[in-house]
Amino acid sequence: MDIIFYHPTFDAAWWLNALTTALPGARVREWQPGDNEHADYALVWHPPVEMLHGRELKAVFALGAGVDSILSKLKANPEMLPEHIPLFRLEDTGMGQQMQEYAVSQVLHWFRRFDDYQALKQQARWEPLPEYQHDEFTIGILGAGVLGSKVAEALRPWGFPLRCWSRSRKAWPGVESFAGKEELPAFLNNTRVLINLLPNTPETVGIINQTLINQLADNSYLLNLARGVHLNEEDLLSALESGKLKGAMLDVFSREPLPAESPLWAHPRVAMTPHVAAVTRPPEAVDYIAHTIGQLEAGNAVSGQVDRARGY
Ligand SMILES: NC(=O)C1=CN([C@@H]2O[C@H](COP(=O)(O)OP(=O)(O)OC[C@H]3O[C@@H](n4cnc5c(N)ncnc54)[C@H](OP(=O)(O)O)[C@@H]3O)[C@@H](O)[C@H]2O)C=CC1
Ligand SMILES: O=C(O)C(=O)CO
Repeated sequence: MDIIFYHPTFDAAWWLNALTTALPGARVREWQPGDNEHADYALVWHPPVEMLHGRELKAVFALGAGVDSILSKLKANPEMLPEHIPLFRLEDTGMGQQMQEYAVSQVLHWFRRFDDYQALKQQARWEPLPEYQHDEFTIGILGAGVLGSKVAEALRPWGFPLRCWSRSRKAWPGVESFAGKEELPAFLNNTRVLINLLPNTPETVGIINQTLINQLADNSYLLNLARGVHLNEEDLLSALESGKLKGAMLDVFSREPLPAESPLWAHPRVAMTPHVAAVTRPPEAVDYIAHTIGQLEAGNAVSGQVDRARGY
């Protein structure tokens, strides 16, 4: 079996070695421009079109959870990956725990008013504030997939009312499920903390805009862990200005790296991280890919295949 690997920043030597160990007998090579030799599987992140173009692969694995960048490249170059070649993505492989850590720590930060206390500290003010109550801190998770479900699971023990929004209905203990566009207003009504874990698709681009934010509870909070294009950054700034939103924590941005002139950098009620909410954990990713290839070779059904028509 021949496997080609391409990632713009990962340590290819480590991956080649780990994959060879996990798949004894496989010949794994780093793809280089001009390499048109046979391959059965391709492992990629932001691949050049010429790497995949014209190959009769058994499958392609995206080395991340989101496949928006590869799907948008495919839209412009459909011949890069014909429909009959399945595209897989990483399901969890350690990202679920990272999202749990991020979401729980930020929700508790807001709930315990550490943002307010930090502002008071800057004015050298010693001032105990009224406590927030759990029942006024409804948490709404946009996107109830692999990562949204992990985040809901980690928040459950803390006693906040929890709800999620997805295309299909979920039956999770302790989480109210809202499904489809028609139930979005009910999901937003009274949501105090909005956590975004949607994929980037034509239906979800720009979804967090003024209309959506206006339906949240007053003094609400936004945690964007998914993609920058989901959020209209101008509308976010207006909502912070009007007081509708009390704070935002952003991991992803419409342009990355965030340009130096962005007003988000200096905004006192915007916290941010540079797209690190959940990164690919190589050992877990190799285990998942090796297991999936083994199942495919044996003709068994596997999960993680991207539905290209759906866009995720
Ligand atoms: N910031 C970071 O570091 C990282 C960000 N991400 C981002 O997180 C995203 C989510 O990942 P993951 O949980 O694995 O993805 P999944 O595909 O498992 O879950 C996507 C969820 O979104 C729902 N959804 C999709 N489209 C719509 C729609 N139009 N209306 C309502 N719900 C919709 C799906 O509904 P249904 O269940 O009905 O299908 C599903 O519940 C990734 O696409 C990626 O962009 C991922 C990793 C790291
Ligand atoms: O896996 C993804 O989709 C990511 O955004 C990784 O940071």
